[in-house]
Amino acid sequence: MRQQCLGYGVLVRIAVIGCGYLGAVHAACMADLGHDVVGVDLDPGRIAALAAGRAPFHEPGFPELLGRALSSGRLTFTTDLEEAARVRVFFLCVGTPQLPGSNAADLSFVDDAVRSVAALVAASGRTAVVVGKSTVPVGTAARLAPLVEAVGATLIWNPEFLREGYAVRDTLTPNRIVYGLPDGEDGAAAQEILDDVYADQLRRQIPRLTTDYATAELVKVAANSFLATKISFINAMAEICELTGADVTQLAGAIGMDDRIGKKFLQAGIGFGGGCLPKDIRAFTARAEELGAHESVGFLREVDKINLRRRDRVVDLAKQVLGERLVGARVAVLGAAFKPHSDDLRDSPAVDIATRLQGLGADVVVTDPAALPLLARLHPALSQAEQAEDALRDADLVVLATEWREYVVMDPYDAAELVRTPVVIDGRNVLNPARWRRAGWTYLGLGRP
Ligand SMILES: NC(=O)c1ccc[n+]([C@@H]2O[C@H](COP(=O)([O-])OP(=O)(O)OC[C@H]3O[C@@H](n4cnc5c(N)ncnc54)[C@H](O)[C@@H]3O)[C@@H](O)[C@H]2O)c1
Ligand SMILES: O=c1ccn([C@@H]2O[C@H](COP(=O)(O)OP(=O)(O)O[C@H]3O[C@H](CO)[C@@H](O)[C@H](O)[C@H]3O)[C@@H](O)[C@H]2O)c(=O)[nH]1
Repeated sequence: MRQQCLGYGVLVRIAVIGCGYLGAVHAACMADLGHDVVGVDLDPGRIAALAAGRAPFHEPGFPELLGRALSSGRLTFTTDLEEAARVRVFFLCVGTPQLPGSNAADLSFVDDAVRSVAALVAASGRTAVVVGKSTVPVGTAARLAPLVEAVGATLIWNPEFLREGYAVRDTLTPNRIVYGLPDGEDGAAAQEILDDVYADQLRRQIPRLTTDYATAELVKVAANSFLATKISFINAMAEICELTGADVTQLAGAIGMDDRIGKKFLQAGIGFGGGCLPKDIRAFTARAEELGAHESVGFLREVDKINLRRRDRVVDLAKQVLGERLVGARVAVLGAAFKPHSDDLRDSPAVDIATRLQGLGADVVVTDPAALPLLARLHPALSQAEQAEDALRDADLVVLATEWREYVVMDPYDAAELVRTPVVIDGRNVLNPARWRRAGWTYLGLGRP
């Protein structure tokens, strides 16, 4: 029985398995679109927070959306998968982190989730669609499909492209929706149900592409590989600029004016981090090597190396400017999150640089408008300051590591009065060098004079 949902489409009962970053946002957005959603996670602390309307991470717009969805009664959270026994669509949003000591993805969470959902569907005797959203190596869906089909359900792979910091907007209004489907009638029937879930987006003409499993899985990792490559390309140009006195920001602006290249993702600096690009390019490399395509992904190994070299560059610059004074020097690191509008510290270049400078004997103090609570939990050895002014006070070196707006618009004259020595490494190339120099600073950018 298809029930109308908020004036458009059809109400679908949904379970979101894994309420981390992706799952929590997806669950709240789907409830906001009018579906009945139960979010399931193994972590009782996370479920308690979400059920109480507390966002477990910093994401603009998410707390309001969560509150609205909870008070509508269409969104609930549980640690008990049994509570999802009556749902029609299971979204798998569990993590696929990098395996320790390897480049490959750890698929144990996906495998466990599929097995648990299949057991639940078998016990309920109802039909269901299982929709994988996690980022997985190509071939995963084909491997898991028989487990799902054995209980009369159908597997679709529907990769997610949201960016942290814009997660709500990207979920509600994505650039495109991709379904990796099995052949035949089961695939077609499952597609109709997923179209009901995304009725709002489809009504707004957001492109929906249907492919086979392998293509859908590859679209996701290819997109992230391309983005990472673009960043490492411009960072490689920054390395050349450093040897020649050229300015990578002007170079990026000039090449970006060519529509075929485009302006986005050409911001040179300390490179990419986060819970996605680094681990996704490594997992793709590992999978391609498994498939015998070692040479096809050779460039991705370089992309990774270039990216990590930019962090080394900041550490080297700090050594150059401070010399023997590095030991005991006070270094203010502005920003901890891997990017602004997020408190995510996964593979954060800022945290990596701060930790390495501390390891060299510097007295490092980190500030960030959103990530300090998480920083205290995950990196308790790093000193922190609530306010940028406190971090800057008596600093011998300032490293701008995350381009939060408050750091970008900081007044260099005011900042100069706080520090002991006015030296700044602009790790994101976002400050105006001439202005900072006029205010008495030694300004060091990445790839620009
Ligand atoms: N974070 C993003 O911006 C983003 C965007 C697109 C795609 N992805 C992909 O989505 C997936 C999830 O990413 P994330 O950042 O949300 O990860 P995460 O680590 O923040 O969250 C994963 C959650 O799954 C839970 N979990 C694990 N096994 C479970 C199980 N069997 N049942 C219920 N819950 C379980 C964990 O407790 C955790 O809360 C990854 O594959 C990632 O690559 C993430
Ligand atoms: O020109 C640029 C653009 C980005 N970055 C850095 O690259 C990283 C990743 O940025 P971004 O891609 O905006 O963030 P994510 O939220 O990690 O999103 C990426 O990873 C997600 C998870 O797979 C995908 O869904 C998104 O489409 C993809 O953009 C951050 O550290 C940025 O500072 C740069 O250094 N230079």
